Amino acid sequence: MTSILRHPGNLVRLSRRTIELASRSHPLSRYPTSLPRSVFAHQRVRRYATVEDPKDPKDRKDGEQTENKKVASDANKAPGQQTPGFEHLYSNTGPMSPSPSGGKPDTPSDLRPGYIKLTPKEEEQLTELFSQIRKGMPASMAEEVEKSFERIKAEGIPKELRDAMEEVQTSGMTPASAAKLWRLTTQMARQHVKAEEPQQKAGAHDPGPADKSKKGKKKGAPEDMFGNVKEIKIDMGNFLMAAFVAYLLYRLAVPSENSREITWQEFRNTFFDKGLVEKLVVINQNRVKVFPHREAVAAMYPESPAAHPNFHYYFSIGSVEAFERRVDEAQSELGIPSSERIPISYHDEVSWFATLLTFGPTLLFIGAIFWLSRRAASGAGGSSGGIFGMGKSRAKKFNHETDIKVKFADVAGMDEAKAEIMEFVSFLKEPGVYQKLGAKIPRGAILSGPPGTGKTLLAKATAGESQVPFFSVSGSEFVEMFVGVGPSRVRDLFANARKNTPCIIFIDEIDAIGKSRSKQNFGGGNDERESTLNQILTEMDGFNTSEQVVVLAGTNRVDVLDKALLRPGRFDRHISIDKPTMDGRKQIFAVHLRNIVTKEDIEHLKGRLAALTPGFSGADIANCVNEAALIAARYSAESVMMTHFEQAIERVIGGLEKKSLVLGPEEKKTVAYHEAGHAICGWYFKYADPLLKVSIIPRGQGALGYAQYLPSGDTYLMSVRQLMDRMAMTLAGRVSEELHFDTVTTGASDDFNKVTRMAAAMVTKWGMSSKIGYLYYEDENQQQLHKPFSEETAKNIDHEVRRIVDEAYKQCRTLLEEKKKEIGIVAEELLRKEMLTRDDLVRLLGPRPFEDNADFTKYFGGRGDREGPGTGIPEPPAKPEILPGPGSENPAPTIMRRHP
Ligand SMILES: Nc1ncnc2c1ncn2[C@@H]1O[C@H](COP(=O)(O)OP(=O)(O)OP(=O)(O)O)[C@@H](O)[C@H]1O
Repeated sequence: MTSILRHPGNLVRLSRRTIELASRSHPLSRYPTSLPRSVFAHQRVRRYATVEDPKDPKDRKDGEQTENKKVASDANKAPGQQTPGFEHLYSNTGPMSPSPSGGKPDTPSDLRPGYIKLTPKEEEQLTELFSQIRKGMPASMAEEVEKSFERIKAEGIPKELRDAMEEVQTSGMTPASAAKLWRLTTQMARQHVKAEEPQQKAGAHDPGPADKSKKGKKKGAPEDMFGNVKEIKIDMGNFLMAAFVAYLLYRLAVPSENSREITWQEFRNTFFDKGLVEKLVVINQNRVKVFPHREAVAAMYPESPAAHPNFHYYFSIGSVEAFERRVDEAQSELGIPSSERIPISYHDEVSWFATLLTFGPTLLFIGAIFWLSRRAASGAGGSSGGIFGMGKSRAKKFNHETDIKVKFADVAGMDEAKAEIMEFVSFLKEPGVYQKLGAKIPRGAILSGPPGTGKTLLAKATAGESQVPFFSVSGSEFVEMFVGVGPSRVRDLFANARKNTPCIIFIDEIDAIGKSRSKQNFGGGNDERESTLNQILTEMDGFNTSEQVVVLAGTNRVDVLDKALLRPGRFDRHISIDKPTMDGRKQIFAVHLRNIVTKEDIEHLKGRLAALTPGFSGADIANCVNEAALIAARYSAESVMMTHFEQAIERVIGGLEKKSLVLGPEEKKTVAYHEAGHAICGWYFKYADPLLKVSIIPRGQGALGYAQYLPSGDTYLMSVRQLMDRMAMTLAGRVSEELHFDTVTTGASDDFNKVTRMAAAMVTKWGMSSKIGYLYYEDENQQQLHKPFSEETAKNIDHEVRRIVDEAYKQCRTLLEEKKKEIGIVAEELLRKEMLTRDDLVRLLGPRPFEDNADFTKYFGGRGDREGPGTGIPEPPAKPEILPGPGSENPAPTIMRRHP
């Protein structure tokens, strides 16, 4: 297609007359001898390019004979030969040499009417371009496109198309010309395929029935691009071919590079001195665009990009004045009369880049908003979830074969819950048994209970046992900042589940979305959460009774759930999982001890550990066992021993020992007497819990010392006597301080808190005050708008609480005054050893005067010597516990706290 770039008719040739004119008007003596002859000649080209007869090179040579040798040799250069040093301004293929194809396409006799064949050079370019493009295409597509290209090579292109290309070349690419190019190339592609069609029909073997029906369709509506399979193929071919051909044409017509920087010297030597400059445009006072005489350049350097209409050179200038002066001087040097001087115009152009930079932040901001709204829209856009997948469910799918290895044997201490849920397993495994009796399949179950009690574990075990896929998702994952995402995710989750039946969906922390709608509306509603909940209700209703999708949900707050969620037909079963009992803890310890290397007697170990851990959840137990193994590893022990377990338990509850906290002797003494007071009360009150350890080693959370009592098993009821003994024991620290020191300290505030709460509960909840009677009042901290009792009752409550605490105080003081000597013995021993065990107390005080409970005797009675055998590790101090609320079945370890 090089011919397109060339315009032989307009070729500018130097005429003899031009040269003569030049030499006559500017005597040679005025120019330095080194000035090339062509300077004059080409300068005239600029002036007379369209009027001079450019044809006769012979004339030109004759005219040059009067010039000196150097000038003559320059002028004799063949057109297109570069000025030495400036070859890079021209194309690599020797722009001065004539085009190999001679610029005209071949015109074979067998061409279609209106078609022109491509020149060999164009064919070469086409092949090269295609070889580059095909690298990024799938093989089948490349094959198709190659076929089309081969056809173009063989048949040429329509004449109209070539004209359109020439138009692009001369006046640049405009929207109109682009549309024309596209239309013509598409038309051409269409004709190719049509021409191919008869061949295919002839060569095709008998099509199958499906093919026949397609063909029939084609016949009926040959022009219908929607109903016709063949037509669709044509369009694909059209599209590809048209796209590539249009691209090719564009690249041929418009060089990829449309400007290039040059220096002033290059400008002068290559263009200015040769008279090839048509005009100069000063842009923004710092850059000059050089517009060459296209025709003249094309004639001299056919391969030069400067011959393209959209191409220009440019160079930078320091100042406009200097530039003008330079141009003037240069023109004067060349003797160009003022009437023929190169026009210089001035333009201010706004750089796109600078504009972009200015508006960049704004555009970015708009873009971000657009993107976010697209995300939101796609999130809300139904179950497909849109391109960003916002509406897609985040549920993790566990494959029963690979992921879920949990079995019911791994879930310990919740036999009733297991029995309940077992039914779901048999339903998923053998639905027929139920269906044949007309039983409807339960839709789901809510597992409720305190954190870490094994709700998720139970749900996983259900999936593991029934060997079905398990979708696990947390309630909070439905909640997003975008409206509509929640319901969309619910839809997606259930749609996925239905595709994978039989399966189990487990929604953990369902209270995040399933809160009672009336409750959450207090102080402003939450429509998004409500509609998510509604969607869940709808989906659960929508289950076909034979659909084997079971929905299990876990929550710690079953009391806040919406009643609609809990009605039969949705979550039919309520399985409440409590913290494990003594027996449950034993079983859970047994499960987690399976992987632990220990030489302890497992039966005894798990019993003792279970006795030491009342109120622990399954997760706490798992954590303790793991901590014990870590502690053993820290001491490089070969197996995990009892002492490691006990340290682990204390660490889990009470935090680390604070070795850095050093108490002064006076403070230490106060702590020792305070703790000794607790220990003595625990020892001599019948209903108090038996003391396990007492310590004055500071620990985490500001505890300076504490006494730990072993719970008398899992107690679910407490008598007034038990409560009074426990309160008296709790006050013993302060009473002991009063008895042994001139002043008292702040260390007992924690004890007072517990005692007050216990006494208040006795009065307001447990009906243990004759003055208040059998009434129940909510806790004050539950933010009630009105107190549910009168001022008079409030006074009476205060009075009764005070009376009960006073009574406990009296009880305590009576005992401690009696046992003042024993307190001294224990406190001094404590100051010496810092920590005393039950055995120490037996040694110092004699056996406890009351019978201990069975568990205690079994695991601690005769075997206290088991603690820390041969490890050299000191017996870990007792554990502080989180303050139990009134009525808690756990004993209240007394903690002497630092003053904040
Ligand atoms: N009954 C149990 N038997 C054995 N291990 C248990 C038991 N309960 C809890 N665990 C241990 O505790 C870990 C945490 O339990 P899980 O995640 O099931 O608690 P959860 O009740 O779902 O807690 P949350 O309410 O906080 O989600 C389990 O991985 C398991 O190791």
